[in-house]
Amino acid sequence: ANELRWMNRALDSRLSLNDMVARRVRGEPLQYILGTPSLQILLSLPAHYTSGTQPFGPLNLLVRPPVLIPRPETEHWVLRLADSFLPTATVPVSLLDLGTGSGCIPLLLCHLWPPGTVNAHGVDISPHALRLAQDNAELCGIPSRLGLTKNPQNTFTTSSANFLAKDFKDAALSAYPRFDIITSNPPYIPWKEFLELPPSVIDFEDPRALFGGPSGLEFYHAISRLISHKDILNPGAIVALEVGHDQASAVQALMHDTGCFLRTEIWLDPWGKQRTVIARM
Ligand SMILES: C[S@@+](CC[C@H](N)C(=O)[O-])C[C@H]1O[C@@H](n2cnc3c(N)ncnc32)[C@H](O)[C@@H]1O
Repeated sequence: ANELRWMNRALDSRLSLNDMVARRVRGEPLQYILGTPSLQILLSLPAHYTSGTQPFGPLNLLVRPPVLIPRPETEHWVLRLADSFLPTATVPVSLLDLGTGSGCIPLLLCHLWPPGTVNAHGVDISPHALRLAQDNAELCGIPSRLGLTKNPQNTFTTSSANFLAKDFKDAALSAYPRFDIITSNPPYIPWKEFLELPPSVIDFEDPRALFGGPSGLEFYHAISRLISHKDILNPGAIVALEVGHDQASAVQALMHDTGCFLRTEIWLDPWGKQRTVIARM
């Protein structure tokens, strides 16, 4: 009986291997294909990890369609942010990540900074993203729940990452407490660049994770409204925003015009492109 079961598995895997090659040829990202349930059974992985994975700093995060696969450009600036800002046990930080997707940004910061020094909230409009972010928090051993914690600091002895279903362009964000750090890799592709996207992106990743309106800047306008009208930053706060290859000056000007920051700077990605706008109070 065991041998029969093994042969069935081998046959299944051959069929699914053909299927997987066909999917890759159609452009599906490898990370999504490697999450195929039959392959996961073959590799004897726990059932609820029917996901591929993507390295992000020292973490290996789960990825599932249609949630955006974390990119190396994002990993690069989050590692730099982790190095340039160190919370301490006496000064823990509250962090808000807008458009959190897989949860990669808050989870990497919770992992890298000392235990108990971060209370993070990740916001996303996509239920698929929120479920994945919670699974990733569990995988990384970071306490997590859905919803906003009333007292964002000192709730846990370890850092925590909570995830919220919200439209961050919505005015209801005024219900938030104040934050020390706001991070975001928002949708920033302008509509006109639709045709330039490879099939692996446009056919498989959530369009809501990609497009930022006609100019690509819609979400940065929403973030600057949030910052200037809703009073959600603590004194000394930092805002870190990933931007498209030609958007850094426009986003820097938007942050400057909020009147909230003493200085702004632009960080380059590993390929020398202006990739992140940093604004400091
Ligand atoms: C470019 S992805 C970034 C995901 C993740 N932070 C990363 O770096 O891999 C943008 C995310 O914003 C979310 N999003 C889009 N519109 C939103 C909205 N109005 N409110 C909240 N989240 C939104 C998408 O679902 C997507 O997960």
